[in-house]
Amino acid sequence: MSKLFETLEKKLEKSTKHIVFPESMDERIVTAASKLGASGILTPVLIGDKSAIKHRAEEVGVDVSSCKLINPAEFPEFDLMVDTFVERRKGKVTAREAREILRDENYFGTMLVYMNQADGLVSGAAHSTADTVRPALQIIKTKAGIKKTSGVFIMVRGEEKYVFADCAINIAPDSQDLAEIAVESAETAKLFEVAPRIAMLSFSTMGSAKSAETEKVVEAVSLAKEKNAELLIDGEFQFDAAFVPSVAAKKAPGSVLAGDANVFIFPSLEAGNIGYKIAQRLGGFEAVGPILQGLNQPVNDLSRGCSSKDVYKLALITAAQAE
Ligand SMILES: CC(C)(COP(=O)(O)OP(=O)(O)OC[C@H]1O[C@@H](n2cnc3c(N)ncnc32)[C@H](O)[C@@H]1OP(=O)(O)O)[C@@H](O)C(=O)NCCC(=O)NCCS
Ligand SMILES: CC(=O)OP(=O)(O)O
Repeated sequence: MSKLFETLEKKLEKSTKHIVFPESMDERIVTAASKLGASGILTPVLIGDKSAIKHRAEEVGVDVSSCKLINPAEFPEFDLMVDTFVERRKGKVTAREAREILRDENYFGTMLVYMNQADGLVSGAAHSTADTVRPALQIIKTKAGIKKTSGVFIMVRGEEKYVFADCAINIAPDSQDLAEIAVESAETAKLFEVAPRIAMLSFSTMGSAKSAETEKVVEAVSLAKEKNAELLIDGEFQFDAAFVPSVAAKKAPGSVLAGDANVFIFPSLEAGNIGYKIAQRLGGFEAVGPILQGLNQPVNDLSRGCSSKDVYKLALITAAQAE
């Protein structure tokens, strides 16, 4: 395990966070939950029929006795949960619809967090991102002053750490969205002890091409600076100009951070999602996330291609966000 996650484990040693895992039948989830529970770093809350969860754990060969198990069908506060959900959705669902919706484990788990019966949630090993995050967007919602949540990956290889965003949520961000993603990603980077040097990525460097797509990124740089004058941010950059000093010297001489960026903001979800998977699968980086930023309480997604180690690490991050 890299130093980053050892540090997080240490930080959480005295914490008592409860993290919900709605996908209790998934081998990677029960394996990670068993390890987390046994370590005492946090209490995993597994959702589903209790004997089915224990049976699944036996099949996988792990012990879930240190996890909390909650069966929605026997949940004593289900009526209160229905009323709370109807109130939160403000006229968008009836009580009858709410009862149906809350049978979904992601909605149920997200409501446990909203009702402060847990501190955060990790899901998405067996669900698409849309099905994982929609309950959070509808129930947890974004913090005051934040328009949109976005999904960050912390990319780790040995002691190298980079932040990539948005790789998960906003399909076609406009310049305002990109500026907000940059500002939020700088804050998220600090959670991982990365002093943010933000590159706004494009297929063009400092005007080498001109199009609506490149103009969007240039405008996002100005808007981000307006939001936070302290930010170390520049662009538009191609990835090589943002990352490789010799290329930066040719393409972006005089830029404050070209060739030395560590937070990379992609111009679209296509670029971000494809980019992180290439770094992960060809570049040998661990990709932990997507970590959702800007929400009122921590809810994080997994890739369906995740390993149990990824689940373990994302749970540590979720608990740290809840601190
Ligand atoms: C995130 C996503 C599921 C939202 O889509 P959706 O559910 O159709 O969104 P809607 O426009 O119907 O909005 C649903 C609710 O979420 C909110 N919402 C939507 N996008 C949001 C965002 N980025 N941030 C915060 N809230 C958001 C809406 O305001 C709405 O809230 P309300 O019901 O209280 O009014 C969609 O943008 C998506 O599929 N993104 C790509 C996910 C993906 O596949 N990523 C690649 C793999 S990681
Ligand atoms: C983050 C991501 O790409 O998720 P998935 O691989 O499940 O689509």
